[in-house]
Amino acid sequence: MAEVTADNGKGKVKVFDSEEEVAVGLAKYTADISNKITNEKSSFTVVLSGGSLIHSLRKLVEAPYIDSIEWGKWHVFWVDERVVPKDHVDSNYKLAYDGFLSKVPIPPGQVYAINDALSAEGAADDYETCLKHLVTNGVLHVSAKTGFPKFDLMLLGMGPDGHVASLFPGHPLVKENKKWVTFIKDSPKPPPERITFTFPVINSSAYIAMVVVGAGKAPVIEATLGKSPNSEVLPVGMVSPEDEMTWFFDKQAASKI
Ligand SMILES: O=C(O)[C@H](O)[C@@H](O)[C@H](O)[C@H](O)COP(=O)(O)O
Repeated sequence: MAEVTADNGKGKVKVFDSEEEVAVGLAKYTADISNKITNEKSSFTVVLSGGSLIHSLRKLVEAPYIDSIEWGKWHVFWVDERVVPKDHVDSNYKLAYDGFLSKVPIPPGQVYAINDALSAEGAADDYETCLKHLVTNGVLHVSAKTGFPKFDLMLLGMGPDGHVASLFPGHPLVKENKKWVTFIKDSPKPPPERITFTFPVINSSAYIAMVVVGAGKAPVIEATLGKSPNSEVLPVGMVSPEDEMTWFFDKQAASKI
């Protein structure tokens, strides 16, 4: 496997020959962090995005990880969710359930889906309240540095415009600095109504893996990590977790850096 790892000051950068190799590397990375955290604590809090990331998690449900990971300690969250019913084709919950969660023995009570009976605003408030309960009962910890929840691991993707979660370039939500979870009704990527974690929550997490594949995303990666980064900082360029950032690229996505 041709994997090149470098540190460019914005985190570890792993470049693989193909998306298939990215999936292999991502499974090993996720399993290693899971083992580290589950050896130390009774819960491992993992945040998923939607999009192509879920397909890239496919190796995690295979040997050896399916048997070696302590799935019973996993607690699963979404960095963003579309305000649609959970069985809707646009639902990030459905995407993750069909491609990942239905294949691993995580207790269903530890999978925190959006309340799909509520409005966007109501669902965002409800999700934030759920997170606060989990802080109270010790499943989720709070960052000593920021006071925002500190998730153990976020597995994220990036859109071709440089958005992460439902935080889009130039949108005022990018600057939200009080709420943990907020909502958007004019998302440029359909569907328009979504809820999303805010940057203070994203950046309070311990580990973040940013998984980016395909030539279509190379210009944004160049603008963010290249030798002369753009002066306009895109949302993806604002991602900066407390402990460790790791970028996973295939050759195409990394072709301009
Ligand atoms: O729209 C969503 O629901 C997302 O959670 C979003 O943030 C996603 O991760 C990126 O858009 C990348 O998606 P792709 O990898 O499919 O481009």
